[in-house]
Amino acid sequence: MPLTTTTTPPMEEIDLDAVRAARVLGRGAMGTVFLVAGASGEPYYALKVFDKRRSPSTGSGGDDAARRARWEVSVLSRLARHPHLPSLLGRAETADLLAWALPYCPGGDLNELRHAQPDRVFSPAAIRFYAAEVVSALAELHAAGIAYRDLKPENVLLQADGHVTLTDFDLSRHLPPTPRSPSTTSSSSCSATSSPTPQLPRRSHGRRHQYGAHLKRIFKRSESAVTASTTTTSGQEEVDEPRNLAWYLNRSLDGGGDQMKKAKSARVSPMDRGGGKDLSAAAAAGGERSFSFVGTEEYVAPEVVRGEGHEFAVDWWALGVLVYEMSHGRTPFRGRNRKETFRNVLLREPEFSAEARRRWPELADLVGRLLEKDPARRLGFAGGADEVRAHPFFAGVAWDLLGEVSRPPYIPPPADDDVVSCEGFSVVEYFDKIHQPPPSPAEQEHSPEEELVPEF
Ligand SMILES: Nc1ncnc2c1ncn2[C@@H]1O[C@H](COP(=O)(O)OP(=O)(O)OP(=O)(O)O)[C@@H](O)[C@H]1O
Repeated sequence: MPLTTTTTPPMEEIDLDAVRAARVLGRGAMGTVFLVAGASGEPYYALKVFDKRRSPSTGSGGDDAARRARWEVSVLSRLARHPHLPSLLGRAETADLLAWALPYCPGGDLNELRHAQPDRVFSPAAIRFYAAEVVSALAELHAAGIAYRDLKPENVLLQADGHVTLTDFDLSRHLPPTPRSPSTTSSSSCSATSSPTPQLPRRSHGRRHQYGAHLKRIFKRSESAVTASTTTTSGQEEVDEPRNLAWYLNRSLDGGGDQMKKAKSARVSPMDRGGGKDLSAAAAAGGERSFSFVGTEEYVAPEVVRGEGHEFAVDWWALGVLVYEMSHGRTPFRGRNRKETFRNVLLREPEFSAEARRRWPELADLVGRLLEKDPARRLGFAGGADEVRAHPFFAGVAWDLLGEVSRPPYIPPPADDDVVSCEGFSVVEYFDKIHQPPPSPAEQEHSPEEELVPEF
């Protein structure tokens, strides 16, 4: 089912002054995500907040980040209810903040879950389950003309019932349908996520919640996505721009590497914007493709590295990397540095041990067909999601019933009691404190900010 406004659940206008967060769930290049209790105490929801006052030096800030934040809200507001895509529960905007509420996913992400496995790999059955749910989500997005472009395990979150949902749509792109339009036979007949819809504090009510400060257990995500500025062939407002590999590698020699060293992992690389106007003619000539350099280093498709036009097939490439990483405990093209990673993406074939080929022939075949360097020959290019679903690795998957599987491989434990009982802190004050001038040395000893801003 395509994304339509008719099936979108009613979206609430949130009273941001009334919101009290229990804790920070995570931070990304674009925003800080808070855990917030619904107006009636339960259930929780996740509130992603973009700080308009951030300076360009604090991340991929500035106008482009603001545009990406708005784009994410706009994509989310058009998503139909789907078991593996988030529903936009509400939004709020003040002079300083843009915030939007999403269902809370208490199980962390697939990257954390993989690291908790013996040998840091999933069983083939678990891989099939998670990959099938991701295929189902991508099918829905592609059917609506949305290329996701940021598939990686960190963006696959686990809902309370163990089913997955994609997050982080700021790098997604609307692409016009192609003659071989992606499948519309998505799994939208599955029941919607089992999480009840939380009641949000509405703007007019202004009721404050009684939650005390509980500011531990923070994930530091020092990663941000590779992105540059504007060019599109689809006519939508854009935030990124074509790059070629030579340009990109030069940048990394000039200091992009410093930022990389600070990052927790080399899988994502921050990149600032500007330039690239020389490629807009190519973009204009490209018809239905996007020419942006966008994605996550170890997950970017060869056509993106080459600066060629790309489209939905980049998501099928990323699915191949994801399945490989879930089964091998590492991504297939990672090099010692960005340059080597990109060279591997362009030239190297994924390696499978003899044992892996013997034990999981269908998995190896699926990965090989998804990691086809030529996008036109890649699984999913010609036949869309249906072609991917039909691969023997997914034999036996009941696609229309996926969201109803009652025993996913992992069910997150119930919410902590300490979170449930805490009074919380004001999200608005949290950001106000960040922008206060630094305290004098005397004040610093007892800074109220220390009470409010959690440690990393
Ligand atoms: N619905 C959710 N439930 C629970 N945790 C969440 C939810 N959404 C986001 N998070 C947490 O917050 C972190 C940051 O969220 P997200 O990736 O959406 O932010 P971002 O700024 O767009 O990141 P990126 O740097 O990848 O662009 C996630 O890694 C995850 O840990």
